[in-house]
Amino acid sequence: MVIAKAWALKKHFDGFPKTSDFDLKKIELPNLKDGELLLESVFLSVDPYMRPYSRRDMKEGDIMIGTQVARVVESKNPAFTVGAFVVAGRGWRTHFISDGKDLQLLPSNWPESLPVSLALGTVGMPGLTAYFGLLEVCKMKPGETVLVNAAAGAVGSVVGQLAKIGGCKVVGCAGSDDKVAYLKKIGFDEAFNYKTVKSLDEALHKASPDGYDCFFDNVGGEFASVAINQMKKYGRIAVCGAISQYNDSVPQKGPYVQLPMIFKELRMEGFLVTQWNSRREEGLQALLKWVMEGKVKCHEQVTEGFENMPMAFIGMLKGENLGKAVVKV
Ligand SMILES: NC(=O)C1=CN([C@@H]2O[C@H](COP(=O)(O)OP(=O)(O)OC[C@H]3O[C@@H](n4cnc5c(N)ncnc54)[C@H](OP(=O)(O)O)[C@@H]3O)[C@@H](O)[C@H]2O)C=CC1
Ligand SMILES: CCCCCCCCC/C=C/C=O
Repeated sequence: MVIAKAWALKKHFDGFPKTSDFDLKKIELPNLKDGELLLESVFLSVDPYMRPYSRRDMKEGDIMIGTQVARVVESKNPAFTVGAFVVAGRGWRTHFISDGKDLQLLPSNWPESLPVSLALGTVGMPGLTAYFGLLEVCKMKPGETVLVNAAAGAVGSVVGQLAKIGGCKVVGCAGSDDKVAYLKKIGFDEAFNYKTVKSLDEALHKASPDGYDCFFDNVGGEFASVAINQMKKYGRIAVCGAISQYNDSVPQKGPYVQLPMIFKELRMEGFLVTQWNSRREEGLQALLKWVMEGKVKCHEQVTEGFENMPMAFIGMLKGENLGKAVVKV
């Protein structure tokens, strides 16, 4: 008999999540029926969306939402062999049973040398967010200037590298000097620490005196309010995330976007990566190819131990991660 461990939401987050908001549960799993398989999580993802989605989709006592790379440990389903790796969306659990319908096998050409954890990051949902957000929302073109914030994170680091591949100039902002050094190492043309610059407005202007054609916004709030004034005429803003607002108990107030939107004739579009679920394979194959060619570099912030999931999640929200934050079970 297998006893799974799982993290539940004990108490809805009030402001910044605390470790006391989580509860570690033990769940006894039944024997497999025909068509079912038993899986163990090998890597679990901690993502910003878990913060706003917990309020929208969960009640207290529910297992935390999320995705994992899991290994098949027992199979009564001929489509899945023991040892195969899949991506699943079964929340913060060590083990689970599936009928296979909710599982995505890793691409069949996944190289043995490539860590499977990347299926939660650069060659997974965050990478796809960068890919479709840049191509379909920003509609970047060679020679343009792209601005991205939370640039050293899972999505932002891929945004910058794809924009370079696409022939753009890239400016990235991140919250520590180490992150800024990393951005320069992976090819960003300009990068600065938004926490230590005297004036964000001046820093953005210095990095690109002519302004920005594309702004891939992961942060929202005050940063976005300042950056919008540095857009070029007909610029495009991809509203990907608003992490600076996820922990607010009281909604932030303006400045408001209408005047620069009108006078610069901007386009601003919010999106969810799930919009392109039907093109997932296209995106994964493109990302996998660039990673294998060394054109897209990957960094992961790996926290060891399932018991440390809440800490890893809270740490990511505080900006402690460089690259994709994952937990190794
Ligand atoms: N629309 C969609 O479909 C998707 C949207 N997203 C969004 O993309 C964004 C990035 O996600 P992801 O790459 O997974 O996460 P990251 O790996 O970038 O981790 C989050 C980062 O956000 C930064 N951050 C935290 N708080 C603030 C703040 N108050 N102001 C500025 N930056 C802050 C921190 O970096 P720093 O040190 O630089 O502050 C932190 O490391 C999030 O907003 C997320 O919700 C992600 C996936 C899909
Ligand atoms: C339980 C798995 C849910 C996966 C959802 C992935 C969609 C992410 C969209 C992100 C939005 C903002 O961060």
